[in-house]
Amino acid sequence: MTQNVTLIGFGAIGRTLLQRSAGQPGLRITHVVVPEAHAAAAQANAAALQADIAIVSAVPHDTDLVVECAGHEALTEHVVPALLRGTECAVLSIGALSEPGLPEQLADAAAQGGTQVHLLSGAIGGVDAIAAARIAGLDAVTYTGRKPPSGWRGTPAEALADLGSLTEPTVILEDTAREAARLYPKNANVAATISLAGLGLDATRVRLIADPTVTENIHEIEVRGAFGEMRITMRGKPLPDNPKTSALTVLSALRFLHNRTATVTI
Ligand SMILES: NC(=O)C1=CN([C@@H]2O[C@H](COP(=O)(O)OP(=O)(O)OC[C@H]3O[C@@H](n4cnc5c(N)ncnc54)[C@H](OP(=O)(O)O)[C@@H]3O)[C@@H](O)[C@H]2O)C=CC1
Ligand SMILES: O=C([O-])CC(=O)C(=O)O
Repeated sequence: MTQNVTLIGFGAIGRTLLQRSAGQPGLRITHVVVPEAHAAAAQANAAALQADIAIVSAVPHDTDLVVECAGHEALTEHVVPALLRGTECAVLSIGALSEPGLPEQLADAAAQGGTQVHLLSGAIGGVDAIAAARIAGLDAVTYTGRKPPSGWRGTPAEALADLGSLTEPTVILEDTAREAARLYPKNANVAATISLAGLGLDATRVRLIADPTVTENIHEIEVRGAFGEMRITMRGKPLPDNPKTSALTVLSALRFLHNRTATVTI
């Protein structure tokens, strides 16, 4: 039976996900949740993509699965109520879990609804290895996020550096994953993901760098523990519509959707 999927958010990720999931067997994106003020623009975008979807302001009660790709606020506004009703949800705005109490609220809502909330791996790889390694104990997890100056526009980095005239890599934050996710909600979701898989938001060290010498979003992860050591560098190409967001983020959601109906999952 075909599963009906609702997207929350119709920005760079939502639009690309809608396009790339077309024709996927067993699944159909039927609804997209946008703020009321965006409804007309979203209708126009859907028409331009020739997509047969309904633009709505809340998750419909009869949807089978929700994929959030909107922003931190969407978790309290839409994901928690959907979970409470028993609708399974997958989330990309994982930095939202840096808000004290929200992880517990999500877990309680999923338990009450008898369902699950999935934290997607998004722009990075290695989340599976970190979460597995944690079982035997971790000693240190560090994350460095490096993006071109355009990826830091509209963030507190603008008050720290003249992004338009940077000539060398400039550290804009050196702190915990919790602080990174709070200050950079559109740039530090992977910092939150790594920390939630590993040592937690307060014990994971994060460095964020505006780097005029790079064109990709570069994520470096280092993990040490009883299992051994792990080092990963991701050089993610940004989505054309949003330099903050790596294209792999969309692919991680597609993988999740594919695994929902595949007979062999990987
Ligand atoms: N886990 C990961 O690796 C990554 C996670 N992300 C997360 O995904 C989010 C979306 O990324 P992207 O598509 O590139 O961003 P965009 O800014 O291109 O699109 C997000 C869209 O969602 C809208 N929106 C904001 N709040 C809500 C809400 N409560 N309900 C419905 N729609 C809402 C935004 O509206 P408006 O413009 O008015 O705010 C915007 O149109 C990011 O904000 C980030 O939280 C992104 C990259 C990587
Ligand atoms: O897409 C990326 O490269 C990472 C990102 O924005 C985030 O962590 O929020």
